[in-house]
Amino acid sequence: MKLGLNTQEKEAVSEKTVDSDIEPGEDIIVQKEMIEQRTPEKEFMPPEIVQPYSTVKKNNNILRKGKKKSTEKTNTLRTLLLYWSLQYKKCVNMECCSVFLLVIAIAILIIFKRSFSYWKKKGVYAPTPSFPFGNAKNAIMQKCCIGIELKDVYNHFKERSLSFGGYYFLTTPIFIPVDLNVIKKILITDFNHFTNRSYFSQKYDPLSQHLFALKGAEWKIMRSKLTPAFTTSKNKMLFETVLMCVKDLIILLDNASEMNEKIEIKNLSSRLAIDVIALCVFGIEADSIKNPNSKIKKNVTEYFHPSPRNAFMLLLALINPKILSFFKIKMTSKNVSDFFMNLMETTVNYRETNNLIRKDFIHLLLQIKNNSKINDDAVGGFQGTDLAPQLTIEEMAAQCLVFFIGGFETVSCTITYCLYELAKNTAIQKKARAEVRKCFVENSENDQLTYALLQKMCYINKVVYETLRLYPPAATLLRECSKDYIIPNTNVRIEKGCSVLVPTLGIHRDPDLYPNPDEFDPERFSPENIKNRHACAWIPFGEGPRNCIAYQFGLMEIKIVLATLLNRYQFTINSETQQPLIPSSKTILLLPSNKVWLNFERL
Ligand code: HEM
Repeated sequence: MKLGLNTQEKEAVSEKTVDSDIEPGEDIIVQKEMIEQRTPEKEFMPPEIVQPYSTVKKNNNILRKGKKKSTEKTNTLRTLLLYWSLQYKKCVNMECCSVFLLVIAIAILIIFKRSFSYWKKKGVYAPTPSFPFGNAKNAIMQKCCIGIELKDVYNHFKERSLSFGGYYFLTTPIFIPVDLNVIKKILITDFNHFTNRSYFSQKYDPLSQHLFALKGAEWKIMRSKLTPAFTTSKNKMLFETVLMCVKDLIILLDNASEMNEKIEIKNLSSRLAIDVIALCVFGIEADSIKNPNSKIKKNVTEYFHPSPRNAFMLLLALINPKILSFFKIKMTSKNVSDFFMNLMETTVNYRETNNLIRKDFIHLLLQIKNNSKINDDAVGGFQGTDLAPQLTIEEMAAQCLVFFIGGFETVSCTITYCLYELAKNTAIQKKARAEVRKCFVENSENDQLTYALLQKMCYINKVVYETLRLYPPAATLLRECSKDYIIPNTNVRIEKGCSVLVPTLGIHRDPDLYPNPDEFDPERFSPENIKNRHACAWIPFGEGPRNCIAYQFGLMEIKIVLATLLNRYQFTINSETQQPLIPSSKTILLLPSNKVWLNFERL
């Protein structure tokens, strides 16, 4: 059916159309100019807006498809009336909308203004926040890693001779202690006020229910169940397992040295860390040193190298997890979650069916699950009593995931920075090698590294401690106030629920604690120097009852790699490494953003 064509057609058609019904599927053509000429409100939206049914624009005409049998009189006047009424309604709606948006904007401004006065009302100094990021613009916009950001805040407070100060992450107020005595109170002495971390943990996301995130009594129970898995004797048990992974590393480096090839150590050490954790936790050979694209590496990397959106989620999970819980957002993607759950189910079923005993964490978790006694010297069985299981499969999977979270990038980034600093400071490298070789000569019959031998390498210890001072992978510690707390000798009350961030990197680079703080000097960790420093002046593994549960295991792993490499190779910085190393602004941990190329020469 056509409307408004040429005059003759129009007359012919109008007679026919005025009283006729529109058949389903019949095309209606309305000439655009015709409506525009007759429309007084030309300045309004173009007439195509009149769309009672689906409308298709073709050349200069509007095609409308009749969808149902209509008795509507489709004359031009009605079309114009309809057009006018729609525009009017739209106008009114727009006005309403504008008022509504204005009210919302004013409400948001009031909320932000009130939130940003939180610290002032408490008499606590805070740097001036800006809308909408608070003080965390650089961290949220991923211009700077949160650890570096807080180091600047630490310096800012110290310049003002403050013991602590306030900070805003968006509208969330955060308490930042600077004085080491206040930090000691929070982490150790008054720990019962700061038992939790303000980290995301929700029942609807079972893999988020891990030791790092659990709160209150749930954390306490889980920590006491897992502690027996991290004793010195368990470390001894895992020593050989770590050594097995290092053997693959040696094969690769021997080849590179022979071929005069440079090695990107950041990538290589993360592959090593994955192999170690996979073997020590799940008892599976990830083989990512041999195969950089192994399945387990893919899943772990997916968890740790998220998109900018996911990196922001991780920041929220750390600092403002309530937002994630409110929108019921899961921290673990479905792929990663399915992968870990399947891995756990298959491993547990296989071991229980075949009564398989292995020297790894899953074995210890199976013992805990089945109420079997954890023997301190040997691995022991896991067929326990008839009591109810102490751990569900989901809980076991969550704990294994946190061993990956805790033990992957922390270890690999410490190895990277340590080898980089040794390559840069050749005298220190020489001294470290001399100690390793001396220990081998004096104590080992077959050039084999043993647990006892490792304990004798004191200088290596100092080198690792200094690396962790200069580059603490977790550059910030997290706590949440679990019951109101008054800072001693002040009137300042930290309220229940308030987040606390301890600026580890700021402390570690404080010239009052470490003169020439940017210099790599292992002698800072001589027994005398340690004795003269505050207990909280070195906290790369945290401090107090909620410190890193696996710090001895982490240290052992790093020292095994270091002693092995020092004994076998001399390493230098390849000219392709861009110096100085810049920490990545896209991650929560203090990871180098540059590639770190080293040359390894076989000795
Ligand atoms: C260089 C190596 C490592 C560093 C620097 C490191 C650092 C840390 C830090 C700073 C914390 C928080 C402590 C606090 O808030 O006071 C932590 C907690 C934790 N780490 Fe480590 N870590 C390392 C290796 C490992 C390894 C190898 C594992 C597991 C196999 C692990 C598992 C954990 C767990 C489960 C927690 C949570 C403890 C709890 O909340 O009770 N870490 N780690």
